[in-house]
Amino acid sequence: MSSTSDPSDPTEPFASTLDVLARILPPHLLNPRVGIVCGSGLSTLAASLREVVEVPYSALEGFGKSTVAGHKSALAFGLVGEGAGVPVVVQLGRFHAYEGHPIKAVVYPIRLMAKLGVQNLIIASATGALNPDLAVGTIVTIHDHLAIPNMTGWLNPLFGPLTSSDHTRFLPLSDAYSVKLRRLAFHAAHALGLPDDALAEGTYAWVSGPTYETPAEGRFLRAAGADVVGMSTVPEVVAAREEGLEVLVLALVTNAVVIPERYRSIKEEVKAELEGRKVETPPEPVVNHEEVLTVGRLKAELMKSLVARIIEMIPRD
Ligand SMILES: O=P(O)(O)O[C@@H]1C[C@H](O)[C@@H](CO)O1
Ligand code: HPA
Repeated sequence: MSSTSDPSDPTEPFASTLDVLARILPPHLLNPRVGIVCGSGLSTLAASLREVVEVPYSALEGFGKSTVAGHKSALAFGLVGEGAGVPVVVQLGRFHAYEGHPIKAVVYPIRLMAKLGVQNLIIASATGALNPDLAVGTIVTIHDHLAIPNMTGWLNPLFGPLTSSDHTRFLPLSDAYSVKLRRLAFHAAHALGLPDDALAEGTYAWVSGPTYETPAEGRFLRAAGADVVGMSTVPEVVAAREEGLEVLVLALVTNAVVIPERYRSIKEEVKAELEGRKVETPPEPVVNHEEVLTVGRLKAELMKSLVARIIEMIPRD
């Protein structure tokens, strides 16, 4: 339905969305404890759910349409684990500001999850590696972020009037990434017998996209301390923290950001050509979304097992 929802607007359709869900879902799925956001190529994270009910975004007011390949326009509700299981809600396709969604619509599903009772949020994202030690396929547990658009006064989902008396005007983010959930991620990796280098730690740089980084931008972000770069995640983290959720971000490295040590010199090449010398110019790698989706698919099973194991390890109150 609407992709222009604005939670600061008193007519914001949370009540209507919750009402639709209450009519569709069986009671034991209506109050999920864990929320999951699926990044590019990672919507198979919902494949381990039992008793799944999928609700298309078109049935939910306040939801836009995911327009990016590898994202599905639906929420999935279901259970993780044996026995009674843990009720969870999965956002099978996320919204990005670069698709034209207003930033408040990007985070609408997160706020809805909080209203449904979600306490822990696991965000899975596709990212490019800036840190040369991070191989493609590594899963990086994020411990900090650089919100480049926010630093220049743009795209902060908290701009505007406070939407609840529970919210604070100046939200601290030094503790944005839950130590409890990051610890569980490493315990889960150990329990699954993953090799040490399967799971790493690092800082996520958020850029608006949809252009991939130039070499100079990649170099800049790396020099600023970022390990991976992506076009999502941070607005969701910010809104989730405002809603009081514990947040874990699992950033899958789908490609290496191209940061050449030196630029190819066309001046030198032409000079050599004119002097009759032969020059070898190796092709320069260029990232594309297909590559991102392929790595997402290759690692989907691993991500799914890891997320399921983490959820099973979250203490129940
Ligand atoms: O949705 P995520 O953040 O996982 O997707 C990444 C960022 C862009 O949307 C896209 C670029 O390939 O993949
Ligand atoms: O290289 C990248 N840059 C930005 N976002 C991304 N998402 C996947 N790979 C990348």
